[in-house]
Amino acid sequence: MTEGKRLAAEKAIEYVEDGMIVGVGTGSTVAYFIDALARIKDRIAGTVSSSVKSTEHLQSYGIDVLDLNETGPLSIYIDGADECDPNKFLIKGGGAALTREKILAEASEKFVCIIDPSKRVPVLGKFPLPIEVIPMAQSLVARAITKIGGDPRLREGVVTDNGNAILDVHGLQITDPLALEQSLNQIPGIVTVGLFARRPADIVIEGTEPPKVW
Ligand SMILES: O=C(CO)[C@H](O)[C@H](O)COP(=O)(O)O
Repeated sequence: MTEGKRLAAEKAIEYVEDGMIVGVGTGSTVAYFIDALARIKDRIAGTVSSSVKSTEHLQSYGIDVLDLNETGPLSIYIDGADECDPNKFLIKGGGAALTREKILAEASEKFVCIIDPSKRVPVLGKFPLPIEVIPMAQSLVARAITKIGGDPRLREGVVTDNGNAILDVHGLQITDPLALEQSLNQIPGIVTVGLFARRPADIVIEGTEPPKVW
């Protein structure tokens, strides 16, 4: 699994062109990407980061981390996923960085998703769906999710970079990711749903030997 993450991350470097500002996701697969990016740091114009953790990792290599409000749209965003289906729809948020990750995916022309082969699934939902919620709405949101058949569990001891809580929703068979993302987005108190269907990945790199790109 670890080797799969590294292989996917190394391949993603081929998509980074000279002078680009690179959107950078969060997680252990992205950590390999940051290590690889450090080797070509003088060729890029900087990065925009999706989390405090990735920012610290980037800065440890002396890579510039810029403000999205200053950069405008990004050419490329590189991030991992917890699950990826054949439509390149994703579940993300295992690292609790889903809100900023969704913002960067939306801001980017090309979203390259890097996964080890275990993340590829026919139907999303085996991995519990992360949802970032405003703390005072935790119970309200949990009740709404129970009504649609989900089993929401608070991720204990986790506060997101935005000061919010995470509910991990078990037991959903996500046959229509787009519809579920849209309907969950209507519930007051939900900040971000970890379903990336409205804005899926454009390219998936699966860390096989050699890497599969689809
Ligand atoms: O969405 C994420 C963080 O919020 C990550 O991309 C996802 O959890 C995959 O992580 P890893 O690369 O460690 O398996």
